[in-house]
Amino acid sequence: MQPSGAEVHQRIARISAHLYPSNPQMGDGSILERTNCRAKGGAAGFKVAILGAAGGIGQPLAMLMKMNPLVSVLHLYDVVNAPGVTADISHMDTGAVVRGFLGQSELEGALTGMDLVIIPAGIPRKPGMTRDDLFKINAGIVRTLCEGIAKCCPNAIVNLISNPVNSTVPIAAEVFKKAGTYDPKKLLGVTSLDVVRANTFVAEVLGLDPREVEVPVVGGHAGVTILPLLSQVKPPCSFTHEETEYLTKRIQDGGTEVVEVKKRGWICNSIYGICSCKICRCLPQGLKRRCRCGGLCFCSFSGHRTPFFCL
Ligand SMILES: NC(=O)c1ccc[n+]([C@@H]2O[C@H](COP(=O)([O-])OP(=O)(O)OC[C@H]3O[C@@H](n4cnc5c(N)ncnc54)[C@H](O)[C@@H]3O)[C@@H](O)[C@H]2O)c1
Ligand SMILES: O=C(O)C[C@H](O)C(=O)O
Repeated sequence: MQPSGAEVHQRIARISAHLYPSNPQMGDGSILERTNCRAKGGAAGFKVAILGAAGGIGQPLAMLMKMNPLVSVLHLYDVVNAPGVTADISHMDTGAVVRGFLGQSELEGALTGMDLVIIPAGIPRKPGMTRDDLFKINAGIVRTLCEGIAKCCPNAIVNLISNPVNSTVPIAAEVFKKAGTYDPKKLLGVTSLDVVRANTFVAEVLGLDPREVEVPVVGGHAGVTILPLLSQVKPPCSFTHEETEYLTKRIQDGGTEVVEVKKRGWICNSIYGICSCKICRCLPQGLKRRCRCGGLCFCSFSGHRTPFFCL
């Protein structure tokens, strides 16, 4: 039986409210009406929030979470571009219901009821920087986000990706201790990349498929704190002194290798170009493009939000 016009409108409102709970009118009612689609939701599964979902890590992570059959609800939060990323990811034909949240005023909505919060929010390294150089800006970002978690979903598992992970995890721990919600079993720094790299580089040396190799890596996520246990590799094997030196250094410096090759510039966070900060006056290196954002960027180096020049 065909749904009545009123039923269709109710469905459209429900879908828009799912996608954009703080701003339901963002949903494209006309398209939904024409295609007569039905809202999903309510399935059992994990409720997951990604904070920093519009970034270089956040976007592919959002896609992976949307593909995960264990996830029933996926909240995508960022201070920029969250609606666009949400619309894009929500078109994937998998079960999780996707909702977008933009800016600090929508943080509580993004966090309430979540089982797992994954945090890749913050600035990434530029060539020549160490992860510690990110501390000043990312520590503040992580602290604010964790205060939100302590308030809105104190029992959630928290995965911290934002660097320097060796420091952002202790910051999160202190925030949770202060709020009385700290559970060491539920706060994790994400260092799987070190394991992935170790498996790949060791497999290259051994001439094996990386999927057959398991290298335990312990410690932290920066330089010498990344400790690959090359004596414990599976399948059992041995390395020459030179191989051990090469592998240890390559695994420990894997992130720097990528940062140097990617050569990320001083990115205008409103997508199109590169801006300079009106407060600190820092200028982008290797400026090539004009920013078309109309002057509403924030400086991804200093973290200053307003006002900014777009060159
Ligand atoms: N642990 C790891 O293995 C690992 C791997 C890669 C990157 N990282 C770290 O992850 C972080 C993100 O890297 P990226 O390449 O995605 O950077 P990016 O600049 O592409 O994305 C970061 C995102 O965070 C958002 N953001 C900034 N402030 C925010 C706030 N207060 N609340 C919510 N979102 C905010 C930005 O708008 C942006 O969309 C960096 O610190 C990077 O060093 C860690
Ligand atoms: O190295 C970085 O700055 C990003 C990340 O921690 C990585 O290891 O790739």
